[in-house]
Amino acid sequence: MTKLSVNINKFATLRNARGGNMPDILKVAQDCERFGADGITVHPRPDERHIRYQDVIDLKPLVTTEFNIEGYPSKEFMDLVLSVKPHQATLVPDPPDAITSNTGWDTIQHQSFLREVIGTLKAAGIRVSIFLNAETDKVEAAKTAGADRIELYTGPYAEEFERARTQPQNLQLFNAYKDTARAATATGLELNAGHDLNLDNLRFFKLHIPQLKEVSIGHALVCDALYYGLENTIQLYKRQLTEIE
Ligand SMILES: CC(=O)[C@@H](O)[C@H](O)COP(=O)(O)O
Ligand SMILES: NCC(=O)COP(=O)(O)O
Repeated sequence: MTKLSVNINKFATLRNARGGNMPDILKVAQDCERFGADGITVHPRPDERHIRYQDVIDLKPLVTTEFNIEGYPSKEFMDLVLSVKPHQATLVPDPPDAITSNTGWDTIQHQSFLREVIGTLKAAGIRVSIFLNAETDKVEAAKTAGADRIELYTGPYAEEFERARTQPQNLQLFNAYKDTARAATATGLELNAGHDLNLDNLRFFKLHIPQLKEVSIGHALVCDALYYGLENTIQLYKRQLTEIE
């Protein structure tokens, strides 16, 4: 089974626009779970423009499914994650001013840094996933750095899927995703995926990479919820994953 972890960042963007507590992020997370989400993902950024550090602390006792915290492993991020102890931390190489995540780790260049932060998180009993481009040559170094999983950065896949909409089977780039997924599995790494996944491109991805453990989806899912409602939307996404299992 591939889990659907709902990234609730964009609900916090809406809340922050007015400075009050609408929508209530804690209720949103609980409702996502009630509507079928298998996990809750948050990606606090240094400027706290959406999820705030305090939200992460407040969410911890309420999340009953899998709690996944994503972000760059700065000292502040590490302190937060180590105090909250989520089920999973996903490390992303975002600079502080990034608009959104736009690349995976160079696991070879940052090997010693990754080894240190992953070791610290794993010693605290937290599963560690690291954000990776579809590059087979980065997989072995992800494993030697100590990661349990990789999260395939699906932004380029989503772009190519959009371009090749009429003939998705011709997706050239997709071979790199399949190869990277295969290499990860052969190395003993489990597989997550995320970024710009949506109701159009999710099914094809899952169909060809069936060993996916989890997808984390936020931006498109929140946009779809404006039209279809949150409960329907979560069910629509889950159907993309389960109908082909
Ligand atoms: C790692 C990843 O792809 C997501 O966490 C994504 O970056 C969401 O972050 P934003 O909501 O800030 O775009
Ligand atoms: N890890 C990816 C994630 O949490 C959500 O990314 P997006 O769906 O907001 O692009």
